[in-house]
Amino acid sequence: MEKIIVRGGRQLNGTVKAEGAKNAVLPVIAASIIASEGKSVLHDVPALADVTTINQVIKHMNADVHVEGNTVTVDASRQLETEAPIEYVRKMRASVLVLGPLLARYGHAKVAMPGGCAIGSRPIDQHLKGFEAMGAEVTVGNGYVEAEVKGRLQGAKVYFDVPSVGATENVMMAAALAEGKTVLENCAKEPEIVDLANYLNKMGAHIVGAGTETIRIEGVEKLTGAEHTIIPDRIEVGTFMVAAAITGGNVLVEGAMPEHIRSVIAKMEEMGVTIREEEDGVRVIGPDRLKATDIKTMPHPGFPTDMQSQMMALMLSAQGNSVITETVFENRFMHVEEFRRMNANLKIEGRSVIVEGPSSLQGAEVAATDLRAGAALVLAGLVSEGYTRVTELKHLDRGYVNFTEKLRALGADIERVNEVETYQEELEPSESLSTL
Ligand SMILES: CC(=O)N[C@H]1[C@@H](OP(=O)(O)OP(=O)(O)OC[C@H]2O[C@@H](n3ccc(=O)[nH]c3=O)[C@H](O)[C@@H]2O)O[C@H](CO)[C@@H](O)[C@@H]1O
Ligand SMILES: C=C(OP(=O)(O)O)C(=O)O
Repeated sequence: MEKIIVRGGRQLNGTVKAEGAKNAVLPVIAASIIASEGKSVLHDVPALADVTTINQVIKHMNADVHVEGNTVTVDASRQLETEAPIEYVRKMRASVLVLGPLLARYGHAKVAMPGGCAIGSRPIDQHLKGFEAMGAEVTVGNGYVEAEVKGRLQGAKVYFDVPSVGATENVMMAAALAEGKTVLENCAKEPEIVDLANYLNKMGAHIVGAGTETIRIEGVEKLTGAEHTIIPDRIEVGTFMVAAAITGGNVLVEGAMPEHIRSVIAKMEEMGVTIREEEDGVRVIGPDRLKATDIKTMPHPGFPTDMQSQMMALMLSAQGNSVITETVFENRFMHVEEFRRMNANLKIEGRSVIVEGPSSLQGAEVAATDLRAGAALVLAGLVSEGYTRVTELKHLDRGYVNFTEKLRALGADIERVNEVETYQEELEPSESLSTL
């Protein structure tokens, strides 16, 4: 079984470079199939498992995809299939983002219905509500969602009940090729939505207002491939910021865009971390003693849920009690049980966790319950006594490129190994591993 083994006690120093953002590149690659002419050339594409999955999805549909280093070229000008089967959607929920582009271009799309996952039930009703408002007929059955429209989608006014990132992206892509004007209200405002709108506009779309709660789209008849560079990954950036802060180190996260992570910067500063915005990134200098603070996850520009578990690791090293309230996903505290195995003092109270700091963390065998939890357990391992072994790395690989190597280059005592199970482990599987 593959594991990351980390031994605590090293301070991290040096420079680490941010990759392109997972949550920007997935919708951009999904959007690339909307182009009926020309190629898209995408730069700074991170070599993630999720990128391989979305590439497989569009290849399965007959798009031509070439990967060379961090550049991906997509030619979707051939006739495409309009179905994405369960094997891809099961691996990665973001596969549903092909619905909007296919429906707009072909008037038909069929995608396996994504189920819930480790962090919550994650419905797609707001995506479907948007397509229906534009004239599509949507049916859900036999594990699939199918959307169809006779002729073109029609521009419409859509009010999202919740500011969903995926729904805003899916409906915005569909509206780009609809007939007439679409106004989307109560949109999500994440930087990745702005990146997607910029790419679509380069393809010939007319979208204004992305990054605010109202997006206006004037539909066009055709979109063509375009060249685009993916924005840096603000969650990977935040993860390395915590790595520097938790070890009392001094790390420059190169390529970080501070305007994308204001809430993370503000909270870390409250905890006593020094953060300097430099020309080529963000420098993080950890204090001798971290102070406790409280966070509440919210849609952007609020504190990102994707940084919640990493902040929990940081708070475990702070002086005093901190409170984390999760408002975005109803079940994103699976990592609490794993942290407890490392001697962390954590109490769940409804949608909040009380983090009692400082906990004297001890190395243990723990399992990544989702991709951010995997990173957070490694972060806790950086300051734990002895060895921490993190398993279930398939989650981590969805969202982090060379995580172990990058931490080691900063001075961490860490390696990734394929460890043969011992007889003892086979006889007595740990509680967390046996329940996965
Ligand atoms: C690939 C990608 O970009 N993933 C990100 C995206 O996921 P994703 O786009 O799936 O997340 P959403 O913004 O849609 O979800 C936010 C909330 O809205 C709810 N909801 C969503 C859609 C819907 O139709 N109905 C509904 O009720 C969800 O259950 C959740 O409670 O945003 C999340 C919230 O910032 C991040 O954690 C994910 O990393
Ligand atoms: C929850 C996440 O991603 P996804 O929506 O792709 O599962 C994440 O990136 O933390």
